[in-house]
Amino acid sequence: DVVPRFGVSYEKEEDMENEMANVDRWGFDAFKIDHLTNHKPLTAVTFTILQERGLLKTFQIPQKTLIAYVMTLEGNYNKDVKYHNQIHAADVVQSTNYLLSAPALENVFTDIEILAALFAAAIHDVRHPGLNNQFLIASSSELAILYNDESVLENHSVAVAFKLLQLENCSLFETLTKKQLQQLRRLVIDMVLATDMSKHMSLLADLKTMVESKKVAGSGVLLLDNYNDRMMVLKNLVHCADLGNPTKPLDIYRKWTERVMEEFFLQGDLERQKGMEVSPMMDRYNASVEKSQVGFIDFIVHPLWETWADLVYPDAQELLDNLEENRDWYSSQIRNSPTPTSE
Ligand SMILES: COc1ccc(-c2ccn(C[C@@H](O)CN3CCOCC3)n2)cc1OC1CCCC1
Repeated sequence: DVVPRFGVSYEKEEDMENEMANVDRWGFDAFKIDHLTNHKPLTAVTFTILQERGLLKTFQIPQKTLIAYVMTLEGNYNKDVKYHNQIHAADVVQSTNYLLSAPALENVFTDIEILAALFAAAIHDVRHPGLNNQFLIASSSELAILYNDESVLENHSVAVAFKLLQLENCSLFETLTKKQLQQLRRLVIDMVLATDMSKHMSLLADLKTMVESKKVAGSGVLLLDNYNDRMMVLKNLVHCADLGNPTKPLDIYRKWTERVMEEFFLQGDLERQKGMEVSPMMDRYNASVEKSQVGFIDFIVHPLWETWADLVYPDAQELLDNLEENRDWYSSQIRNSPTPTSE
């Protein structure tokens, strides 16, 4: 039976084709696809990218099994959560795919590693409650008890995603060999757990070490000759995609900022209600959205992306330029303190 071109049904054929034509570009607008597909951007993006990469053929995955699985996965993202929802997941899949396509990484990763990275991106925030690990731990939530306060949400997302594979007609990986599935599962667990911000500094330190000792083949392609190096680059790649908002075109970045602040403020409201200490940047009565973004970029996003850009030089230059321009824009928006200009 024939499946729809992008895996999901949509009204406006032309608009959908125009927007999905950008699926391989950094300016891709996941918000538009969310609107055009009636909140199924993750299915549309994942189906289109796996199809385009020929991964369904390579692993003999039936189209309808992929659609059934990703639709179910997407249904397990919480549409009422403003940031950590199906649109963010679609954005991270699309960004992961773009980063995997860097010329410096051409023919570096195997099909199973690519499939694992895209799958990890698709599942990485599933069932996110719109509350962070610190809150779940501080409130002794069921999840924190279950995962002993260790990467609580990250562990939960992986467990939920692999549980969904057991559902009727959702056995996405049944055509993989036992060995392939073991390898994929190991890769996916490691990549999703590495999206935990508490691992950020050590992950970045490893990436910096790699860049300093970077081995490049004559063709300019990265030489990753052992499993640990390949794993470390893949973890950083998905982590970069997850923290990619500030490197996007400003209008798209600003929409993500709006959503993450809405989600953070709701957590702050809950903390205030419960008599807990209100987390930094989550107090709607004491927040500077612009200052927070400048700090986020200066301390987290820019150090990471600058290192990534070194690794794949010059493939991420435009993204790094966007980031620096966006940082200056937010800095200029900080009330009562103009940016000291270098000129
Ligand atoms: C556009 O702005 C942001 C965009 C993204 C983020 C952000 C924070 C953590 N992450 C990554 C986790 O969500 C990783 N998840 C956790 C749950 O488990 C799975 C993996 N992302 C924060 C942003 O702004 C904050 C508000 C002011 C400064 C910081």
